[in-house]
Amino acid sequence: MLVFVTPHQFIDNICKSLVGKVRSDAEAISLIKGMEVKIEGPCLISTYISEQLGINCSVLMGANLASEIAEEKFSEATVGYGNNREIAEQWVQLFTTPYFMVTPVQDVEGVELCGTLKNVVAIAAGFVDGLDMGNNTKAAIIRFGLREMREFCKLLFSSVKDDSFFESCGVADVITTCFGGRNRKVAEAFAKNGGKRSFYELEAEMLQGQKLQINTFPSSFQLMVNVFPGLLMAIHTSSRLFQLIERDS
Ligand SMILES: NC(=O)c1ccc[n+]([C@@H]2O[C@H](COP(=O)([O-])OP(=O)(O)OC[C@H]3O[C@@H](n4cnc5c(N)ncnc54)[C@H](O)[C@@H]3O)[C@@H](O)[C@H]2O)c1
Ligand SMILES: O=P(O)(O)OC[C@H](O)CO
Repeated sequence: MLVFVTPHQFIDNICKSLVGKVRSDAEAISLIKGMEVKIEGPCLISTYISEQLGINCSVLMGANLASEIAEEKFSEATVGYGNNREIAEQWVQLFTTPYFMVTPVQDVEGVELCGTLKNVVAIAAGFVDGLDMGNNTKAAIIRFGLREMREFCKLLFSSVKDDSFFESCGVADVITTCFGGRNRKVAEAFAKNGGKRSFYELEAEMLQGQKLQINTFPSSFQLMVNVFPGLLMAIHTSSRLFQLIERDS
């Protein structure tokens, strides 16, 4: 059983170093909340692992700030699996503890995309905090964000289930990320600095070696604007903000 949990930026090299060294009946699980963005379109990390290593890959996502889990504060998570319920049960057994409750859901794409797309919503929540726009606006961002996450998921995979958005991987992760996550924190600082300090600079200064879980390259930003128009439009200072971000990236 192989567990992948690194920032998504490293998955390419990690997979390349494993090619030819993994048994064909090995089972993988990805805890990585990110996505490979290629010219031909977005590629799920679980798909990438499966394709590179020729093995099945499930996912584990949820409202899981690592620092809180380390302190054994209660949280829950969602295992997204494909066809094999037995494998899902094995992952549930492996990860479950008295303070970590794991629920299996037969929807790899929906569960993984929730973990990925909530990072975009967290950036918007950080802008709201940095611009002192208040809790009502932040709640609106969370609601818009969740709704647009669902639309985008279904656009990519019609198989994605509505129920997945009510699991820990969905609404719960959006909430915890928009209040306690790194992406929110750096986006808040970006807005507070009026866009004068880049995401890269703030990431290096504020995250102690962690990586932002969103790609701020122009192509990815454009993808974000294209797929989340309503979410970004909901920030009323958007035009100024967009200019700052585009200039920054
Ligand atoms: N930190 C959290 O609260 C949390 C919670 C849930 C899910 N996740 C997800 O888990 C993933 C990893 O989390 P993180 O960003 O907090 O991890 P992290 O920054 O703690 O790093 C995780 C691992 O990546 C390794 N690493 C660092 N540089 C590397 C390199 N150049 N090549 C290969 N490996 C390298 C580190 O040695 C470490 O073992 C992310 O996708 C994140 O979204 C994180
Ligand atoms: O620090 P973030 O924003 O990547 O959030 C960490 C976890 O994904 C929260 O579930």
